[in-house]
Amino acid sequence: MASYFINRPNDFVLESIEGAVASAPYLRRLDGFPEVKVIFDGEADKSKVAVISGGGSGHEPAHGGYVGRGMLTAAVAGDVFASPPTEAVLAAIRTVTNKAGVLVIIKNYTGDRLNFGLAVEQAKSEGYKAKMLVVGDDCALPYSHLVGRRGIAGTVFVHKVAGASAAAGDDLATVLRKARGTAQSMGSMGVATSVCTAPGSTPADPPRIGRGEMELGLGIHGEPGASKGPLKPVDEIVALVLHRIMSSETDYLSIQQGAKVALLVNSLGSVMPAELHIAANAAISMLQDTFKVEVARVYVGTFMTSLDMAGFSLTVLVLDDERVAALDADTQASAWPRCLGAHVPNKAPVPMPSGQTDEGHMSMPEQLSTFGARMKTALSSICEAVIQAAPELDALDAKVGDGDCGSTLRRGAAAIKADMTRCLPLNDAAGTLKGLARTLRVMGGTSGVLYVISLTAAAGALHDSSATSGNEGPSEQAWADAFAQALLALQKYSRAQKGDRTMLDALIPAQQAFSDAAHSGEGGKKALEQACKAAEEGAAATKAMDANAGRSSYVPEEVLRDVPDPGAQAVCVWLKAILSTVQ
Ligand SMILES: Nc1ncnc2c1ncn2[C@@H]1O[C@H](COP(=O)(O)OP(=O)(O)OP(=O)(O)O)[C@@H](O)[C@H]1O
Repeated sequence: MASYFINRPNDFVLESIEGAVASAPYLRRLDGFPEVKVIFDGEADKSKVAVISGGGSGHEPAHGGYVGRGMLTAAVAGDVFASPPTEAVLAAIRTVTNKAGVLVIIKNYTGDRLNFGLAVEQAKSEGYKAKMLVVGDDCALPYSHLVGRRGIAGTVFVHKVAGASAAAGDDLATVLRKARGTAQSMGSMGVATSVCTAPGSTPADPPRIGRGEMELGLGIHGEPGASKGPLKPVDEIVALVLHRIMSSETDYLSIQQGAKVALLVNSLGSVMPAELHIAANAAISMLQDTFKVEVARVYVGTFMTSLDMAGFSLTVLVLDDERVAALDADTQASAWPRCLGAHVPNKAPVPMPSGQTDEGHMSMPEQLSTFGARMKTALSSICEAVIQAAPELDALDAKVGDGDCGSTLRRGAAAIKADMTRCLPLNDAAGTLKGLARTLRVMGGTSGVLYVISLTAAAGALHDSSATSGNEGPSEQAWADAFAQALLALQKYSRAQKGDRTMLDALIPAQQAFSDAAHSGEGGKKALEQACKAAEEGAAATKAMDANAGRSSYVPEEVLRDVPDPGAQAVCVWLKAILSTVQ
């Protein structure tokens, strides 16, 4: 069965309507469950034309989310993907229709055409002034004169324009004219990587859309799409969809270069906001650069879904001044975005540091000293080792944290590789550490900032010691002192101690071993060997530790058991990489 947060499949629609109505003070529902499922605006202005929409459930926030001043006066819900019965539609019409009349907007599906159509005819015979508008905006399928185009997400634009017109006091004929003009000036198409599953049903096995596949041109009821193929990058998908919508051959959308359009990027259920924004970005560029139209309004979000379908649809609406005003008009409806959707130049320069800072200019030396060459070799070795170890570190972090420790470090390594040939003053030890701290600011994450803090402190310590930029570089003792200062800063800011299951459990014993060997005159290589050994023992010991810091502290003890801390493991990686370069 589909894994949904529900009680019983049969109560899916009713309980969700109850919750929706409870979330806005002006919303009411007709007391007719289970046959009559109608949400209406209990505070609607009775002098205005009423606007009603509806259809099967499973498309939330459509249609109840659009009820409110400035959009729909009522929404009639059927069961999941099933048209509501005529009686329910009629009940809605009788509830909200006054002298000014009612416009009933539906999407083009047989069941809706019949049930809503019959209700409108019945209402007329009861003396109501009623009109019906059928919306068909889907550009995926060739036009059929018998059934017409399917209605999908663009219908929300029609709700908005009709609702704004009614709220402005237009008569029924005018509301219908504006709504019909909108319906005839838009095209939509969807794409998905999964099919939706009705509550209480079992997903098909194998699924209709397999891993790495996509379907183009789906409806909003899980019906198969117009074509299926391998999943492509979103730029290519958007290009396919827009070419279909804007095609001059099919003439779905009558549009000229230079026209103003609104773009709607709609989640079909379970697509992340970030994915929708990537699609929006691609669609805006393509509409402007390829189709030479002005994207004047952009709406990105969840407007009309198909239960949990992992897909999105694009709608392009040709704008005129009347439509822009209607889209911009105020509405109470909870599912219409609060921001205007206006698309304007939107980049601002990153502010530069003001006044006195220590952000001095750094540059590569023209010629490397002995020390500079060793520094370059060591840094290259660290970068390669970290990049190679990143997947393994991510895998460890996935068990005990959020799975990005290796990726975070790899980002740092890539930045160092770039700066090594650009601006690191490699002959100067303190300058290089300071430069590395600056470079690693791009890393982000907890470990990123901790390395920046440590390197800054170490650079300060080396700067204070002599011979930071001599041909041979600092002595082992000076490095040992810098290492100690780095750890003090790290502990001060991270608040972690030895035994808390962090990178410190590798760093503290490593620093101790390095310092002991360096101060007893055993030489740099020996000191590094001792440091590596101590770090590895320290990292291994974290397998048995409870976590008191970082994300692991929220993970149950039994999950942590036998998994080393990824940050501590990473310390071993870069320490060994340095050792491998020391003669
Ligand atoms: N308070 C802390 N003190 C010292 N080290 C820490 C602390 N918190 C986390 N760490 C180290 O950081 C490592 C994880 O690094 P990572 O950059 O992935 O951090 P994160 O907590 O997942 O943060 P983000 O999600 O922001 O990246 C841990 O394995 C641990 O060694």
